Amino acid sequence: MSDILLETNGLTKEFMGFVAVGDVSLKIRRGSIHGLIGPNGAGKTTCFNLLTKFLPPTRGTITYDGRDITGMKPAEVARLGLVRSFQISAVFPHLTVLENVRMALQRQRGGSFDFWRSDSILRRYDDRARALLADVGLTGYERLPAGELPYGRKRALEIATTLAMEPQMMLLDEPTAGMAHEDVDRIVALVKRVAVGRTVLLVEHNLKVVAGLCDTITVLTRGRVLAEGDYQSVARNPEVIAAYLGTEAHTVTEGVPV
Ligand SMILES: Nc1ncnc2c1ncn2[C@@H]1O[C@H](COP(=O)(O)OP(=O)(O)OP(=O)(O)O)[C@@H](O)[C@H]1O
Repeated sequence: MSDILLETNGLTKEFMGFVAVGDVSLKIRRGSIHGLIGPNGAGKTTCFNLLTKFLPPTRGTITYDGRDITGMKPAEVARLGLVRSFQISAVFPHLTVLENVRMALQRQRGGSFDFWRSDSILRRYDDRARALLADVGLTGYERLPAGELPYGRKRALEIATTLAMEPQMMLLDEPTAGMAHEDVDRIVALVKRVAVGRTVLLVEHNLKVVAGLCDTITVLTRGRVLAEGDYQSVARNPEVIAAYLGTEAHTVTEGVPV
């Protein structure tokens, strides 16, 4: 079994000739937490959408667990265990927190739509749903309509519904975006917890969030890989500092130890 779970070779996405992602070759180790970071417009979201199969690449290949997935659809790669947060299970605001996770479990186990209405069948998933909610720190919120959850807790619920898919690898798109400071710390701790026994790729804007979380960080700028390594090495890389300073000075002063 290869040490590399997800690999891209020469991955490129052009929009009408504009290179949003150019010749990106990534190797993501099994069991690692890998961060994909970069300043505004670096190509992070485009790269994420290529990896999760929401966008077809212009050129290049993506290999997952030894299999070429370049031409596959999002649902196909999800079945292989490569799951994007919110890919399959959006949060339904009018359903309770528990019902949301139950539905995600029901879908994962291949339950037919006809059975969704049957309370007795859905209740079989209760124990597992409660365990997943405990994993993401949502015990006590089970009966609340998901729409009434505070923002940070909603992201935790989305992670619970993603876990219901039993992913081998999770792809998380800016899990802390728009959060208050205390929520950021909670989500960072949560990602660390759910990453045990899994592989995680995380797209992030801020170096500070990936600092204590990621084993390896790839820095993108203008669609290209600028640097790669652990936090200490990328944060001290003069080219990385210059790329961040060029766009957002506050990010670098928060994120880079000087
Ligand atoms: N559908 C599209 N059509 C044309 N250009 C696009 C499209 N999607 C992205 N781009 C361009 O590609 C570049 C990379 O965008 P992308 O959203 O991937 O960057 P990002 O690193 O995620 O930025 P941010 O941190 O601001 O979200 C940007 O210049 C963007 O304008």
